[in-house]
Amino acid sequence: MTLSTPRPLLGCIADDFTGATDLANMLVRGGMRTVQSIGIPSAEVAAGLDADAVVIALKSRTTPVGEAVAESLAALQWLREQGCEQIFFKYCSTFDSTAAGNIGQVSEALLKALGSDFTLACPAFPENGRTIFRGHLFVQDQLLNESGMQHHPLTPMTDANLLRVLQAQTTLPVGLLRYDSVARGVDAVRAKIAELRQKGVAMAIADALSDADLYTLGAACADLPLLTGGSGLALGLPENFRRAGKLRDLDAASLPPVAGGEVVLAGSASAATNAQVDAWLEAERPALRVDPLALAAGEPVVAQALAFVQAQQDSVLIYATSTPEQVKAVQRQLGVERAGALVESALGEIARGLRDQGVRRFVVAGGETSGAVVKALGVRLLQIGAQIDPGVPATVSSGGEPLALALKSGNFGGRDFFSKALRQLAGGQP
Ligand SMILES: Nc1ncnc2c1ncn2[C@@H]1O[C@H](COP(=O)(O)OP(=O)(O)OP(=O)(O)O)[C@@H](O)[C@H]1O
Ligand SMILES: O=C(O)[C@@H](O)C(=O)CO
Repeated sequence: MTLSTPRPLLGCIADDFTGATDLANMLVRGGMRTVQSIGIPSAEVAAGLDADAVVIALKSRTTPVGEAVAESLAALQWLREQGCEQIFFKYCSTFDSTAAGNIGQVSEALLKALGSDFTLACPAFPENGRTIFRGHLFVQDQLLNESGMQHHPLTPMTDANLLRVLQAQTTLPVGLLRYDSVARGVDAVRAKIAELRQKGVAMAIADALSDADLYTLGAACADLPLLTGGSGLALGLPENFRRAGKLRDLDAASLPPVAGGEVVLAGSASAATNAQVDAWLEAERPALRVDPLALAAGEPVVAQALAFVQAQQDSVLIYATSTPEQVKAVQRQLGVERAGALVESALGEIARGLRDQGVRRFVVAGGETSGAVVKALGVRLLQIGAQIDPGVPATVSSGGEPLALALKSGNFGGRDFFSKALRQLAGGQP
């Protein structure tokens, strides 16, 4: 069936940049043509939209609650004006939030604005090891609060009981959609939701151990105006629209080819990114380390990086990635914020300089880093393509000269991710 209207069906609000890309990847996998907008799209961008799903990437994970709520409500209004039938609020699969919020408050504000009395909260992402049982979040084999996330610099997660964490962030009653119901299928989930609603529960943490559970939840929630969670909860949503005859028959993942030079920029210091940098160095491919102390001393690090890339035959990795101990040592000297800002701004400037030198394909590691690079490149809208690794798709920018970008959350991607992503952005198979 071919439908002519490109009106978006699903409107999504993501609380960070690479989280938005992760969700968009899931929707494209399900056959929905998806674009990601950096902030609320301009009227010009809105006029040219051709998408089944729109993901608006905000930076509301760690901003003050009031700001996060206001930005999310503005995004909601824009999505409703485009005619979206269902809204998805995407947050991290490790439920990243500060002691103050913002997952609960934003969910509550969205529910009220939509005139709805119930939503699910489900950060499960089994493909990346995040599962929920009896309301407790596991990362691989560890409870959330023993997984390393208890040491996160901005959003330390010290409690794996999501009912407690969420209830501390909202005045609305929080309940549990237990695994017993999820395992019994769509009808059992619907019946349980009706029961929870009757008891006055407004947000239910949903247990989920596998993709099959997430498909069940997705199918059972086709009629809810708002869903909240990680990208996993979106697995089953495209099928709801397909079943209703609303999805167009097209290759949702097709992207235009992008010719030009290529580079990898890594500003994440996560364990996964450290392993990916090690793999690149072990393969003896050209790489240059950006030293935050050299940046602080005013050394011409950006110019050196641009000259280094120009002198190489092979593709280059520019990285600030260091071990947690090295990062802490730098942060002690410069302060956490200044160290991060120096590195982000340098990688952004390097990206812009490389674009002027003919680089058109960028692999970027780290959420904050991706935000800084995309901003420096002036990118406002991304068309989402095929998955490279779970949670990370290839993308191409819309408006202006097209750039191919792979934007990786710090913790995502296999050890060979950088080479794999470069191959896929160049039009090859991953
Ligand atoms: N060597 C370093 N010393 C100090 N700070 C660094 C260093 N390398 C990177 N940083 C900073 O650490 C932060 C890493 O955040 P970023 O969001 O990019 O990665 P991440 O936290 O691993 O990814 P995600 O948010 O997707 O999980 C950035 O602000 C970056 O500039
Ligand atoms: O859900 C996840 O884990 C990611 O999309 C993310 O949001 C990381 O910051």
